[in-house]
Amino acid sequence: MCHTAHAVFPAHRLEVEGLVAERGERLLIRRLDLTLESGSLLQVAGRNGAGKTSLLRMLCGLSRPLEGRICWDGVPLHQREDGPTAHLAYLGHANALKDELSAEENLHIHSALQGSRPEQEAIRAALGRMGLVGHEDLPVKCLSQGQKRRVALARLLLVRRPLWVLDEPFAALDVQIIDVLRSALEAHLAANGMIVLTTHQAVPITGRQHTLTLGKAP
Ligand SMILES: Nc1ncnc2c1ncn2[C@@H]1O[C@H](COP(=O)(O)OP(=O)(O)OP(=O)(O)O)[C@@H](O)[C@H]1O
Repeated sequence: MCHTAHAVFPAHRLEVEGLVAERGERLLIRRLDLTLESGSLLQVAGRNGAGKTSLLRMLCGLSRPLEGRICWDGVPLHQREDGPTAHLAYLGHANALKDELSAEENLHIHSALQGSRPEQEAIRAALGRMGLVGHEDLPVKCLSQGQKRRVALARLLLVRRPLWVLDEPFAALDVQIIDVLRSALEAHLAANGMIVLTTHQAVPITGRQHTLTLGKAP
């Protein structure tokens, strides 16, 4: 991890109040209320099509609920002075990498877009942590699916944000990197960070955890 053990986030709060969501005229979420505190992980579970990705996109301010609101530290996302996403790092289904650029160049650009300017050494360390030593300079299009996912995950280690929102972060990873990711998640929780993630497999992570299952019969 690039974060030092003593660099702890201040207390924050993520709140969802009376959220109703529909996609393509189908009611996906009837009414959702939840609060997540610092140092906690929320696992969003549910069958395919239950609305997990849709909820994550709303938590990131990328789409809006039909009704209800999502607040960070008591302020609705779209009313926040620093913008709806300044407090979070989002890893979607897609890796959002530029294929023609190298892993290192991708991380430079992504960090710059997030207002951070890590040293080359820090970028190489993050790629090394993800098992990509020797792959730093290759165009991303030459990497395997799992290696691309690792580059995307390395972004989490470089941009210091209290909330991580991760869609299927364990997909396409081999056992060794699942372990690395698991310890990165644990370190983030230990640093008083907050995590919301979807996963179809149970992942044993030490720390405060809650599960929300979408699409259950009413
Ligand atoms: N842009 C869209 N327009 C219409 N319907 C959509 C759109 N995006 C998603 N949906 C529908 O919304 C529902 C929920 O999709 P979502 O991707 O949130 O599910 P999910 O729980 O993440 O599924 P999975 O486990 O398969 O990733 C699905 O029925 C999907 O077809």
